[in-house]
Amino acid sequence: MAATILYGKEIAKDIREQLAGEVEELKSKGIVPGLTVVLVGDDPASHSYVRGKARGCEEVGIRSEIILKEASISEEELVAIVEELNENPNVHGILVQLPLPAHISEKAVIGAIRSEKDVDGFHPINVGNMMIGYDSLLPCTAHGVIEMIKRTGMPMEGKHAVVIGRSNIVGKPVSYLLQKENATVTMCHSRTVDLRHYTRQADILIVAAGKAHLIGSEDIKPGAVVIDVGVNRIDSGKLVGDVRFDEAKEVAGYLTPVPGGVGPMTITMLLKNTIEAAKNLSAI
Ligand SMILES: Nc1nc(=O)c2c([nH]1)NC[C@@H]1CN(c3ccc(C(=O)N[C@@H](CCC(=O)O)C(=O)O)cc3)C=[N+]21
Repeated sequence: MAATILYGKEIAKDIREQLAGEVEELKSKGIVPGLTVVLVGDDPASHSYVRGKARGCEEVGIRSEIILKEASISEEELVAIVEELNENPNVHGILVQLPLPAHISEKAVIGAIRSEKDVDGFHPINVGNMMIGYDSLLPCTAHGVIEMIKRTGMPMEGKHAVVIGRSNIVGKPVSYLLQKENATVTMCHSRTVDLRHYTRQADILIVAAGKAHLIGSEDIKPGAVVIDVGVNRIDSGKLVGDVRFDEAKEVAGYLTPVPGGVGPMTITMLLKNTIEAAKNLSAI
């Protein structure tokens, strides 16, 4: 049986239509949700992602602004930009695109963002609130992954979810959100011995290792929900995931493609967070 393909792009379109309605409503109350993205350096992939974010904003009616800075900017200057945005009442969301140049501390910059405007959900206050299970701005990719699993209609409760990758932006947050949905969660990573031993037990497999073609049909439990978070640009210039799609689709029950899977959901959750931040900051 071939897998049902979860087209994030289509799910995202659905959600974005709903978000556009919410923006309309806010505008009628005189609130125009605004996102500012700060992009340091000239990495082409980062520029491409940031363009995607700006397009998403335009689609739902969010005002967006991109601040471009050279890679030579100092940490102090970057923190000063963030602090200015913290005070700007027209800016509800602040996103500093990662990675930052090596001489700038991510901790210092992310920590400088006012937590109510941290639409990435990367500020320690938001991470802590999420971990406890309190309301918080959720990390966009992890939230997008959960929304995609919900769309399968399969309850997560009691299911064995295996997460490959322990990053702060995907692996760790997705493990908390899966636990919140009452899944049993196993974490695997680059030092895991006999990865396949774990992945073959997974009812839900989240692959966020950043290694092209890591997972194939032999690694997947028949019928599993397989979410591919990988974004790898291979030599041909093609974008591929961490899962060998053509193989996996013969075994999995549900499978996300790359591109057109998790990526568009990530941006959609960013738009959702920006609207939420605008509401919270305006006390609506
Ligand atoms: N502070 C911060 N927040 C982020 O959320 C963040 C970041 N830094 N740094 C880089 C990663 C990566 N990321 C992606 C978002 C969307 C797509 C996406 O929409 N991809 C399209 C294809 C895009 C293409 O073709 O290049 C897709 O999968 O269909 C990809 C990657 C957000 N990130």
